[in-house]
Amino acid sequence: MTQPQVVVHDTPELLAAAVAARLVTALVDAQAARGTASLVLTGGRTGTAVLEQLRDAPARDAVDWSRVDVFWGDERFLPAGHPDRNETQAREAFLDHVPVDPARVHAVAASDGRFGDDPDAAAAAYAEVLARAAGPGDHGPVPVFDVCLLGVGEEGHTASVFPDSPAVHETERTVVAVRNCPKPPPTRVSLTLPAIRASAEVWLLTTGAAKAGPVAMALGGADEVEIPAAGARGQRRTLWLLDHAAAGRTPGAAHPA
Ligand SMILES: O=C1O[C@H](COP(=O)(O)O)[C@@H](O)[C@H](O)[C@H]1O
Repeated sequence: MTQPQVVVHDTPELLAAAVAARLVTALVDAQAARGTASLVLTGGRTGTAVLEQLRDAPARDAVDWSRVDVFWGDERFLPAGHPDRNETQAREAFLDHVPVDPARVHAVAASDGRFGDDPDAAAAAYAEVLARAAGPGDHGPVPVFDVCLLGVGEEGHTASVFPDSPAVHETERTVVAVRNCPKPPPTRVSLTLPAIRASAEVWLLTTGAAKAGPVAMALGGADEVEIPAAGARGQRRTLWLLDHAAAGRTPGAAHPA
């Protein structure tokens, strides 16, 4: 597991543009090496801002989007097309604007979908999607995602793994249903920390002073039960991509003058 590296940008806008550029390079490199690439998307304001920047970046067409497998780190368990679903937001911000292969866009089932209003069944089905996507070289029940994008909540959650919740104690399953979330909506489906840690690269994106506390705690060595974002690590790289405000309570976090 890798130690976190921190990159700080002056503003949320710069951060989103820089992450979009970084993403293009990472996906182009993966496709050059293997022919395909895999990307885990995050919900939340910063993740969506990155997708909007990516949509508007001319370099986005350097990626062959028809050969990118798209997954989600978490989903709000709501009806299909609900504006608060992470899938809806990602489609509007980005996926509807590039030639992705629909068969490679792996969304979590909606609460009015195939499994009805049963988040456990939706979670189990998503775990099967991940298992089917994993190749022999992945050595486990989830693909080695090239890049896993994650947000960070004000109380330190990442994906929908909340502090001291059943999800943060999960060691076996790769995807779980999450209930009674402190942040609405209360019911979600989330990758677990072991699934996230199968990623080659984990990029935690967050902005704003309200995130400065959990960022400082995670980077200061907090336990993942208290601050789940602290437990999100990549096999090859763990990057914390912050704006100046979110880095404000982390000793030694450099930022451009
Ligand atoms: O609810 C969620 O929130 C987090 C963080 O969102 P932000 O708006 O504070 O950046 C996000 O990581 C997660 O995917 C999402 O479901």
